[in-house]
Amino acid sequence: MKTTQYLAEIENELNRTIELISEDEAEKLVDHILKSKKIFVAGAGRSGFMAKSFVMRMMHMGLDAFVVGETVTPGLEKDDILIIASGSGETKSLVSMAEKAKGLEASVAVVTISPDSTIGKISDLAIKIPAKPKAGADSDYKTIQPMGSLFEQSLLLLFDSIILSVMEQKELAGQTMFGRHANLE
Ligand SMILES: O=C([C@H](O)CO)[C@H](O)[C@H](O)COP(=O)(O)O
Repeated sequence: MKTTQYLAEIENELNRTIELISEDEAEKLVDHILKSKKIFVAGAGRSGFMAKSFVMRMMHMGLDAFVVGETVTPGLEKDDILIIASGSGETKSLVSMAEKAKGLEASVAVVTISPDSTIGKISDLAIKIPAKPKAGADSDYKTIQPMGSLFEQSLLLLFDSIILSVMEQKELAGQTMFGRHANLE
């Protein structure tokens, strides 16, 4: 298969996956973001890269958003939300983080393939991305891509659509956001 044919197949997979994401779940996450004082996002590996992209755009919108684990990230408090990006919902460091956040009485949301996972059960809100798990050979969701790639790509697109919804509610324009972009690049 040619590389551009792979590209077209990835696009098909993304279309099939994204149309199964619940509008209700996505809107609940938008509402939680708007009402939270600070927003913390965590993820491991490639899911963590998508989490960082999401936090960057929230920073551009002027929200108090942080990547968990960075040296300059402050402490989580009661009126804050921790958003975890985890396909499996079982990544050990993220399970501990979710438990700690619940202990601090913060809200916990997870974007995951498995709302029935350990993190899914701890969370106040789970947004399901129906995709093949990174370690599963068999799945109801077919993909030609390795491991959790389909989940991780869908995660980035879901996060970018959440950004658009928050921009709309806050009546923010892209140009205003660019004013907050790093200028020491
Ligand atoms: O980096 C990852 C891997 O390449 C899977 O495609 C995962 O994002 C990482 O292992 C974290 O896993 P999840 O918490 O299950 O997303």
